[in-house]
Amino acid sequence: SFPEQGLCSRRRDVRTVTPWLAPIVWEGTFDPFVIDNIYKPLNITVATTVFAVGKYTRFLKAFLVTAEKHYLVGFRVQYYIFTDQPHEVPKVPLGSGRNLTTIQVSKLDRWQEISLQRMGIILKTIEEQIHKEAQYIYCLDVDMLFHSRWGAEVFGDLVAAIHPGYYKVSRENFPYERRPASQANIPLDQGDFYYGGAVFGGLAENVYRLTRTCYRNILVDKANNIEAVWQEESHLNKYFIYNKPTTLLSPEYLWDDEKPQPQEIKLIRFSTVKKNYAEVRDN
Ligand SMILES: CC(=O)N[C@H]1[C@@H](OP(=O)(O)OP(=O)(O)OC[C@H]2O[C@@H](n3ccc(=O)[nH]c3=O)[C@H](O)[C@@H]2O)O[C@H](CO)[C@H](O)[C@@H]1O
Ligand SMILES: [Mn+2]
Repeated sequence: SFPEQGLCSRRRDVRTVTPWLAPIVWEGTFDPFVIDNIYKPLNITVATTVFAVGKYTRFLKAFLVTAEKHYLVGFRVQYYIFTDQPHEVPKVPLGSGRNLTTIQVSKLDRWQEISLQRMGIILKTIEEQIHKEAQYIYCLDVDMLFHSRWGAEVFGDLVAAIHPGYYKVSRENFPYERRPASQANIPLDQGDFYYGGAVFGGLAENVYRLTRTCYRNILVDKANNIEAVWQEESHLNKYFIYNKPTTLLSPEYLWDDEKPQPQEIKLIRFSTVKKNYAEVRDN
């Protein structure tokens, strides 16, 4: 049965479409049953990359336990856990059609390097295996918990999440990389949104192109001895200026527990756990 169209609550308190007509997904803008009925029959497999290097292995258990409750429930999900300590990957019971692969990566000294190298490793893994087994891929931070539905409404060709700290901020105040010497630089009069590095995804072939471009630019920066102000997040934001995301996730999909919950955030779906940076990072 189709829901009462006229009664569907439309959000007037937030922007729900971009200037290039991509939806911005907020609670109240979609019907979960309608969306599920579109995607469930398609037999989609979703690759999900998660890095847990050094002390960040401690976040894996709660991440996976809550993902099994809320993350693309009812879909085939293939988790890829990248870690320097495979024995620290917890054995969390997974729903049917859901699997986990652990891939060993080396430990880098600086957290900035760990964060940056994700682009190169995701690129290689899409090339070597993900393209054969999954149509969609989502790349997520590990220091996060799912709190409510993170469902098929996130499917899109190229998907970005609006950073919870900047959705009410005007573009000249976005923390984009501004130094012309970096490949990630964005002039003051450009940019649409400030996207978070903790969530991006879409069709595997699109994320392949995204990681290839970002990784190349990261290598150019490295050769020029410059590191973008927010590492791969800066390069991601640059990419999305020229390759507009086709679906934007509202900050419901990338929240931060340090923030009070404002009126327009009807539910928090995925949120950064409070962490002691000095304790979990080596530098
Ligand atoms: C909400 C959001 O958009 N967060 C972004 C932000 O800060 P964050 O403070 O969220 O960065 P972070 O410390 O969570 O690091 C990003 C991710 O890298 C991995 N990791 C990092 C360090 C480490 O020692 N071991 C390890 O495994 C882990 O998966 C972690 O979730 O800026 C980072 C880059 O500067 C990334 O763009 C993050 O995605
Ligand atoms: Mn994080």
